[in-house]
Amino acid sequence: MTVAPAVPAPASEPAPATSGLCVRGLRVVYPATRGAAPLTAVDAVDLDVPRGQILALLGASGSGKSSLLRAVAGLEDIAAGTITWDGDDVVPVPVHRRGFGLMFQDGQLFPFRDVAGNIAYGLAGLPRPERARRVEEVLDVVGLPGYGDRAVTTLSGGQAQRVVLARALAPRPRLLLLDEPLSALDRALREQLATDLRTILKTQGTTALYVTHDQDEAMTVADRVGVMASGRLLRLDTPERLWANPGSARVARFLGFAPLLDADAAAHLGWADLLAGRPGELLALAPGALAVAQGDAGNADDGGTPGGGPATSGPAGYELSARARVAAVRMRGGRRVVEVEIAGEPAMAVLADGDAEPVRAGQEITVRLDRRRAAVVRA
Ligand SMILES: Nc1ncnc2c1ncn2[C@@H]1O[C@H](COP(=O)(O)OP(=O)(O)OP(=O)(O)O)[C@@H](O)[C@H]1O
Repeated sequence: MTVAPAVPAPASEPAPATSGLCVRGLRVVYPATRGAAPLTAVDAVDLDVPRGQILALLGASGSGKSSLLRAVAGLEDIAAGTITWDGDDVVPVPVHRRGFGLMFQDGQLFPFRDVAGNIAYGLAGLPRPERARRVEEVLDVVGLPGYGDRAVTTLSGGQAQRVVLARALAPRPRLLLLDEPLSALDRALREQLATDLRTILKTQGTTALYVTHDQDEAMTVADRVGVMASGRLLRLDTPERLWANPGSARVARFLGFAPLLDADAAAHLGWADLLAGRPGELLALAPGALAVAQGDAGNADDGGTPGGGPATSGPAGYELSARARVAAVRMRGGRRVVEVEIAGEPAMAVLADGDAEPVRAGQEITVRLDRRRAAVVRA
């Protein structure tokens, strides 16, 4: 088992896609207002969403995700770049002729129409019987069979967003654009709906661009995730590859890797070989990379030599050990998590199952590292 070196992480697409959505060199600039300079919200972004794929754009508030999505929809003018579908330029095509569906955080159903009336809204061109059949069909797809006659004001938040999804899917858009579609819902509902959304989009073969600031949601829903900051696409890859190789310190920090250790800190812990002296690189520890060594809990200063074979053993996969000081002990998801200080940096270490005696703040303990959850990233 080795830690992969920080390979140049793909932040953009290599060759233009031949099918589906292809965005190249996209820039969105908001004009100067009241003395403020013009603002570049999207800067030189390349991305593809091949047919049938779901791509999520993930980033902090203000990183430019919505501006990018709105530019693809045709709701924002672009300052530079190209947007094509199956190779055809869509930039001159008006919003309603692009064949793209939209779903927003607050779907804004028409309160004076029932569920069926809301869904049928986008199907005006179809004959009445066909429209009714399609409404039934998409209600089935979103898990609300027979809800057509319900007044939308009687729906729960989760049901309402399912109706919004049904309405967006009904005209069979060639691309579905979703902007924070679940963020108005509470956490449990969001998790359930994220899983359902993926199943629905995949079984329908829907091509989708999905904007969210929630990394769990992005990784649950999407085939590939693009991480944005300051208008730029920093990294674009499958969830698995993003976790294995965040590429840069910025992406690693955004994903929750901590700490990021430089060569001196890694050497101090006896983990110098993991960085192999590569200049300008850091060792980034993913959540769950550290575990409290078994037998060490409640038993201070009794084992562990930096980098070597300690007196205690860790759970399978956790091979390398180091000494750490306990800062605090917390409960998370029904398990005890230990906040430690390692090489002067804060980090979290999980307690192995069966460690009955909790450690205490201030204690010196041995932590073990699962090197599969450590990545080398550019500083
Ligand atoms: N209509 C506008 N006019 C001027 N500036 C804007 C406009 N819309 C967005 N911006 C600015 O552009 C930048 C990117 O905003 P955008 O909404 O695209 O980010 P975001 O990542 O989607 O954020 P959020 O998650 O908060 O919606 C921000 O600095 C924002 O203030």
